[in-house]
Amino acid sequence: MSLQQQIIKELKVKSRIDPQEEIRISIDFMKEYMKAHPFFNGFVLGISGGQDSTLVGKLAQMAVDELNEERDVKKYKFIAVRLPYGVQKDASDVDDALAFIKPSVTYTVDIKPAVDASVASLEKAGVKISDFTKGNEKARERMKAQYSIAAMHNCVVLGTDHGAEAITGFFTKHGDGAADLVPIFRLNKRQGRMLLKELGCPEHLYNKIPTADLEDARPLLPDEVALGVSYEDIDDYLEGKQVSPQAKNTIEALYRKSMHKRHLPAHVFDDFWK
Ligand SMILES: NC(=O)c1ccc[n+]([C@@H]2O[C@H](COP(=O)([O-])OP(=O)(O)OC[C@H]3O[C@@H](n4cnc5c(N)ncnc54)[C@H](O)[C@@H]3O)[C@@H](O)[C@H]2O)c1
Ligand SMILES: Nc1ncnc2c1ncn2[C@@H]1O[C@H](COP(=O)(O)O)[C@@H](O)[C@H]1O
Ligand SMILES: O=P(O)(O)OP(=O)(O)O
Ligand SMILES: [Mg+2]
Repeated sequence: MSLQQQIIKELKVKSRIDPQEEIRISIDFMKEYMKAHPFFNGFVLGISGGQDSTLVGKLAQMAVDELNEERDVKKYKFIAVRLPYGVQKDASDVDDALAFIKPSVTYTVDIKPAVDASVASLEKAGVKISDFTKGNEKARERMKAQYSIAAMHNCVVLGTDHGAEAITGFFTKHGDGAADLVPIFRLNKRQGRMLLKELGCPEHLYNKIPTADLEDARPLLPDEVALGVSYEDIDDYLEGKQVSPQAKNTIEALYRKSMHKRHLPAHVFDDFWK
């Protein structure tokens, strides 16, 4: 089996999807999880104004609406969280995403004071961190806030990891990579777009240039610039198509380098890293 075939099998990406079917799979997964854990009241997710959190947020809201209606209760909620670092350049996209999702509850937590305090404490200890590493601190601070909100509402934290991020390891370890449920794991980037289109999402949100927006010096830096490969190539690769030798090398190098992010911490019985 080629490495491409092994990766597709591991990440469970289909070469073709029926968007309606995939919408139902994700919603039913979240509903079943709630039914199996009656202690929980719903879901928490940071809404960035990007494609992935718009999709997962919409699916989560649909799941809690269906649960409340089917059980004739008002127990279940989806909590959307705005998590700007000070002022967010694309804040109007967050407004639009929230208008589309219509979350049960919305919070805004400015992560700037906490991130800046952490950077200052490290500096006081003699550790000066780079803008890139500070970016990863932002992602971890966002996840910390989401877990605190989830704990106070008896909710679980959703993640937006999907095939195109999982294969490249394009997420911060224990930051946006840390979550309880990942409802769109198995889809690639273009399949996520197809679901949003099917759900009637405003076009400018599902066609938005993907960005982690983590660096102070390079706001809204496109993921594709940071990665050195396009999502079109990553998606084609994940659908089993042939891509250029250069794209293939970049994707497979990113996959190998990020192996540790797709596993629990290594112990003496593990050999995935060898
Ligand atoms: N502007 C941006 O777009 C921007 C800015 C910052 C980060 N990012 C992205 O966020 C992601 C996170 O960055 P990152 O991966 O450098 O940081 P990370 O913190 O997610 O992962 C790096 C850490 O993982 C651990 N690690 C690394 N290799 C390991 C191995 N082989 N075995 C066990 N542990 C290992 C180490 O603790 C290391 O510090 C990346 O995809 C990055 O490109 C994007
Ligand atoms: N500014 C943000 N506000 C709320 N939530 C955010 C923000 N930036 C990122 N997030 C969350 O993190 C994931 C991953 O983002 P990437 O763009 O893929 O790095 C995103 O889906 C939000 O849930
Ligand atoms: O995770 P999001 O919502 O920020 O989407 P994208 O990765 O496209 O920026
Ligand atoms: Mg983003």
